Amino acid sequence: MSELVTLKTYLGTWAGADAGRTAVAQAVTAIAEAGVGIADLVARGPLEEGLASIRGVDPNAGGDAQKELDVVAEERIKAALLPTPTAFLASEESEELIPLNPEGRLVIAVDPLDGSSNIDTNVSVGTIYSILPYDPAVHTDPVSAVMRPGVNQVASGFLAYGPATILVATFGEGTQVFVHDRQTGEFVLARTNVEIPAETKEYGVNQSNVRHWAEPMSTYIADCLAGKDGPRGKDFNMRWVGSMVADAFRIFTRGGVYVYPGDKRKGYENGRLRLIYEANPVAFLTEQAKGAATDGKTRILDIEPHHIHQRIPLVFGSKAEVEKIASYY
Ligand SMILES: O=P(O)(O)OC[C@H]1O[C@](O)(COP(=O)(O)O)[C@@H](O)[C@@H]1O
Ligand SMILES: [Mg+2]
Ligand SMILES: [Mg+2]
Repeated sequence: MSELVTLKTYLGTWAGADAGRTAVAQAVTAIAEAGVGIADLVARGPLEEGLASIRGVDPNAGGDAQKELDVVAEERIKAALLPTPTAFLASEESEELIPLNPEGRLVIAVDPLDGSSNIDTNVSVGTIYSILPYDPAVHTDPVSAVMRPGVNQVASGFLAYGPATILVATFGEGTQVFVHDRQTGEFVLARTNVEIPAETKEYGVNQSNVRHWAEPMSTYIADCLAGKDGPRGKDFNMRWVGSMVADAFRIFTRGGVYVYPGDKRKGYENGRLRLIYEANPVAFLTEQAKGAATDGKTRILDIEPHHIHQRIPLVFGSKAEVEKIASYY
């Protein structure tokens, strides 16, 4: 059995004596620890009554109804980040940036609870984070530290609260998979420098929206459905969990594509996923794993944001398949 590498060891080696990297390591350690607490809550299922209940009447910044666990998860992450060098937190569940540490040199964007429609169905949910540098001299308006193309991220990752509590993380040197060991309480490195297979025969999409899609997407999906006798010359499988972190982890494990296109429904013109704290972090992880991530045709990490909660059509996963989808546009 090779020497087990814990998240602590991995981060210590990566950060070394570099102050900026040490700040990132502290923030990721804090998020991972908060994630273990959220996983414990989720594991109590109905015993923790009300987690799936709609909290209050105001939808969140993205216009989605807020679930109790959305808000509890944000509170846990905020509390965990307070002692770290994080200046501001942008969260799906808060309209404005949340100020944390005035001396901080990082800004973090977070989807505290991803997969909210699955909270009471015992299906994996998760947390997604994106970390960018913050320099008060440059970012006189702190929002500008977050409102930058995703290529500016220094780290990103997601936790998936499933049968295992998984952390998929990149620090710009490949994408790593850690698993939380309930016996020791440590996150242990389980897969190093993950590579998403370039080709796939599996796609993920919410097919009930097919009548709302623009022609390129409906033609692409129709061609997949046509199977080996159709234009693709191969049969496809379909998987759609309803929690992006769960679909993403499957893709990091065996390849595939995740597709959430813009559609004709009001509010869904730019799809459902948010650029800053869902698409950007997953796009960074995907590219670090030799995959690709676009809005259908444009690289996600190059997209200039115009609003913290803006939605973006999202296609990510196996590189050749993402490129194939772009050829339909
Ligand atoms: O319910 P739909 O329309 O299929 O959308 C499912 C997608 O919406 C999301 O739940 C959006 O994320 P939130 O749950 O954080 O709002 C993704 O995790 C998931 O892939
Ligand atoms: Mg989400
Ligand atoms: Mg969410």
